[in-house]
Amino acid sequence: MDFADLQDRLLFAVPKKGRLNEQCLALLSGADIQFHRRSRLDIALSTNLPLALVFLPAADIASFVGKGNVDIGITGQDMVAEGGAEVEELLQLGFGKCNLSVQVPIASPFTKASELVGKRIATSFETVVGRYFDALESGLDDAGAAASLAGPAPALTAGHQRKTTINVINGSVEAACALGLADAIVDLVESGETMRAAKLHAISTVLSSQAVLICNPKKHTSNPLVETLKRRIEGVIAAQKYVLCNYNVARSSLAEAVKITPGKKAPTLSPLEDTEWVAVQAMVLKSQMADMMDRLTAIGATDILILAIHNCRVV
Ligand SMILES: Nc1ncnc2c1ncn2[C@@H]1O[C@H](COP(=O)(O)OP(=O)(O)OP(=O)(O)O)[C@@H](O)[C@H]1O
Ligand SMILES: O=P(O)(O)OC[C@H]1O[C@H](OP(=O)(O)OP(=O)(O)O)[C@H](O)[C@@H]1O
Ligand SMILES: [Mg+2]
Repeated sequence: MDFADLQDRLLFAVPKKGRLNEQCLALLSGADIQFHRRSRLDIALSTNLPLALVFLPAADIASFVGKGNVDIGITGQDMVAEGGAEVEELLQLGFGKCNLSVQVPIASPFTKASELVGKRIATSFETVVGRYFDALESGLDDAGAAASLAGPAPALTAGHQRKTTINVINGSVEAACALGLADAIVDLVESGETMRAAKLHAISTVLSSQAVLICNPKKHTSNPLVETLKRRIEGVIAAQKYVLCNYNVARSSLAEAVKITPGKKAPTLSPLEDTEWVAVQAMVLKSQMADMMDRLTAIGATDILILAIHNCRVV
């Protein structure tokens, strides 16, 4: 493969390994983005769409998209914040959910991040944590410092010398306090297992993150394939979230049934041979499926069927 093969193709970056890789590949498959990746190659041409997949470390994707080296990509919101690149967030993908948290040894006296000003912090998130502690040093409380990260990086007050020491570590950050390298760490927490195993506890949340589809702002308007991909991926995500519910209910209970399964716009009703009864079909959230079936049963609905949705386009 050479440069000419990539001409006229949209470049789509996906994490080459790690936490987000598997779910990204499942999304690509669900969106019918077909490709053949040759062994050891980090670029794969799609065989059915004018795009090329570029497999990159999750940490590099936001800055590559921001600079325009690739056009769109999937990475974590934490990486977007850390990369500091100007990218457009097209879609939240609902996986890779975690918090970037300030953690201290369970036995330590600290209860708020603001008490750590002037202390030593270990993290892999140099930029975000630097901005967070600058905000704390400017007098904001923990929540205010976290909220300040949502906006653009403020110009530092002239002469501001950060009092807090930020030690940048690229892995096993959770060991830093036990090793005497830091008074606190700022690292990702999902289940909390890593934190608890290291005898740490979280005292503040710097930011919450999930995987996102991001785009170079110029490419969104200039290439219609971006919008197509966004819709396809949106459809795959919605299909994972919803199921299709079918049941029969007496017409006398229909109003109650419709309250239980209102559907996206409205449920579809089909007449039955027995005119006292009607068949109902509606999309429902998978997470509410069991409760909804209990409630339908309680009002006398019968033949309740739940069907998986493989793909969909809904608004
Ligand atoms: N425990 C977790 N639970 C959920 N999402 C996570 C978790 N850890 C990381 N992530 C998300 O996945 C992204 C990539 O993390 P990942 O661990 O794959 O990369 P990395 O730490 O840079 O590399 P590696 O762990 O392979 O050295 C993170 O930026 C974050 O958005
Ligand atoms: O709350 P938990 O469910 O335990 O998840 C949090 C851990 O997950 C990530 O580590 P990862 O496994 O990616 O290893 P890494 O430290 O090498 O990045 C993160 O850096 C935390 O250490
Ligand atoms: Mg990791």
